[in-house]
Amino acid sequence: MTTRSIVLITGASSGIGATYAERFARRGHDLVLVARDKARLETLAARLREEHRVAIDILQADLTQPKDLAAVEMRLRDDSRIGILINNAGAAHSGSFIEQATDDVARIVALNTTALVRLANAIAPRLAQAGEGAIVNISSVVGLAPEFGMSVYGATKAFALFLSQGLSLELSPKGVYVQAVLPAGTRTEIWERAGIDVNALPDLMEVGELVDAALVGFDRRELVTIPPLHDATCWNALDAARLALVSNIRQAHVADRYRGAA
Ligand SMILES: NC(=O)C1=CN([C@@H]2O[C@H](COP(=O)(O)OP(=O)(O)OC[C@H]3O[C@@H](n4cnc5c(N)ncnc54)[C@H](OP(=O)(O)O)[C@@H]3O)[C@@H](O)[C@H]2O)C=CC1
Ligand SMILES: CC(=O)[C@H](N)C(=O)O
Repeated sequence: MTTRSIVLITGASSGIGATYAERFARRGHDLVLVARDKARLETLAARLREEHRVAIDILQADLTQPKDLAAVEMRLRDDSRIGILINNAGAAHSGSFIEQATDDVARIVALNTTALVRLANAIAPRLAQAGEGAIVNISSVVGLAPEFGMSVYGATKAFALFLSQGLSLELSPKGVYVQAVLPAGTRTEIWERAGIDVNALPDLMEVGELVDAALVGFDRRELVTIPPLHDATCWNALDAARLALVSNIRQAHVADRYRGAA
């Protein structure tokens, strides 16, 4: 199913999502493209149909709106031809936590986490039942490091990474592949949308280079793909340190350093 199944891509109207759409169309996959900007989706779809002779459906949806999100969930649940979900739609915002308005914080969390997990939850049972398929969650290196200074955005991206790791443990024995992709700064509209001057940022990766690398990881069935990480042993060391910490947790009693007078 995954070789030529339909690919549903969220946030497909620009940037990383639009590039995934182009790459999967080039591979001969039919597509379902999701975003708010219907005109942009239609323009992209027309070009990809013409260039690659694939069938493309458009779902206009604001994934922070429960009704729109439910429609995409229903499509993922009911359309057994969809075998790959690219959970890509996301947004960032500028400023420190105390400068960010509560509603803006909630909107970023709703889009980057709630929509992501609801869509994964909508498709996962069907893929597990079929014994094949893939869920790709677009995280970020910002999710590895609070030091980048984007606490809420980074937390949502840490969520995407953790969720992918957990789902991989649950779903890979059932034949479902789960991938977390962690880009670093990539030249897309996300910066401008977040009120950050892209021209002030040095050394951004071009979006085609990013997505092509993510697809190398996808084809290798890698769980965590970090295209801008040059020494892969750094990730392996981090993961090994995490597992060593977990093996040192003794649930029944506190550690000696917490024993003392109450
Ligand atoms: N560019 C970068 O440096 C990095 C990006 N990422 C992640 O990559 C993903 C894609 O971002 P990128 O391509 O860079 O940015 P873009 O801003 O170019 O793309 C974001 C996409 O998400 C869609 N989107 C935004 N808000 C909503 C919404 N409420 N409902 C539905 N769709 C929405 C946009 O479409 P529309 O406006 O039409 O709805 C657009 O298609 C994000 O998850 C981002 O966090 C991760 C690391 C680095
Ligand atoms: C806005 C950002 O910080 C960027 N998208 C990233 O995740 O690196």
